[in-house]
Amino acid sequence: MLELDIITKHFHTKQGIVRAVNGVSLTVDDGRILGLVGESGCGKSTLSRCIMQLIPVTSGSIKLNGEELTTLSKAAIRHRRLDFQMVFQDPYASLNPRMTVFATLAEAIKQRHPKIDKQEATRRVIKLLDTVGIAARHMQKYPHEFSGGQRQRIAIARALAPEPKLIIADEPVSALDVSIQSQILNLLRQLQRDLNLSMIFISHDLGVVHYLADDIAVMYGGKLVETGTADDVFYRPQNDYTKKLLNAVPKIARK
Ligand SMILES: Nc1ncnc2c1ncn2[C@@H]1O[C@H](COP(=O)(O)OP(=O)(O)OP(=O)(O)O)[C@@H](O)[C@H]1O
Repeated sequence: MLELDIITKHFHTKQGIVRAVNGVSLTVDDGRILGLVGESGCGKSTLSRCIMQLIPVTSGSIKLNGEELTTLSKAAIRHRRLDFQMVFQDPYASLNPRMTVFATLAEAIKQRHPKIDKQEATRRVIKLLDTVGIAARHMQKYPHEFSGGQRQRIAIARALAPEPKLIIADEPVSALDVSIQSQILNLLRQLQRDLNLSMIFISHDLGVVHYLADDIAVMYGGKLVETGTADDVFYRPQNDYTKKLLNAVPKIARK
């Protein structure tokens, strides 16, 4: 379980202090998907970079299964980072264009199991590809030989390979065709059920977030303005900003 307690992240710039994240507290329980929603610049990426231990928090506490992460040594942080994996909007961000799918996934598996032999690595690569719906016969291909949706499936397999405790998916479907979007959302939902995965799903689109998430946190100006179950936030929003976001959701998605 991930617990954030009053996280702040301030950047000191020539123009003054930017309070990118300003007192955010939230919990992601095991096997649940938290949708983090808000418009560009509200602090979603900064918050996820803090959770990933890519940048230090200014203040606050981040605990994974009760262990405080903000005070770990650099060496410990490197190891802990395996517990958090990201899926990005553009799969090229996580896929090396010069590496085959097999090499990409085997390398990610080795991060967790450095001594694994080739036979066992191959077995695990085939299993990962099966999990995300890619045929094993494609494993010697390169990322450019796949469609956008297939690439995102491979990026999801790449994120699963080090056996993370939590996946942060940052706008993972917003660059895909609408027809492909629902396939990837259904895959994420299925993985969450089959693997009991915990996930933070970041999006500016409250409709997409409601489709996938168990709980929703709405962020505005570095703060959380509303949190609750997906249905409560979607059908019974309390905050004016959430209501404004909802007005941007096509009526058809709201039933
Ligand atoms: N390294 C940095 N130095 C200074 N300011 C920063 C830095 N990183 C982010 N910010 C500022 O912090 C605020 C939050 O940015 P952030 O990228 O977290 O928002 P976001 O909600 O993820 O936006 P987007 O959806 O466009 O990625 C913005 O005002 C941004 O300009």
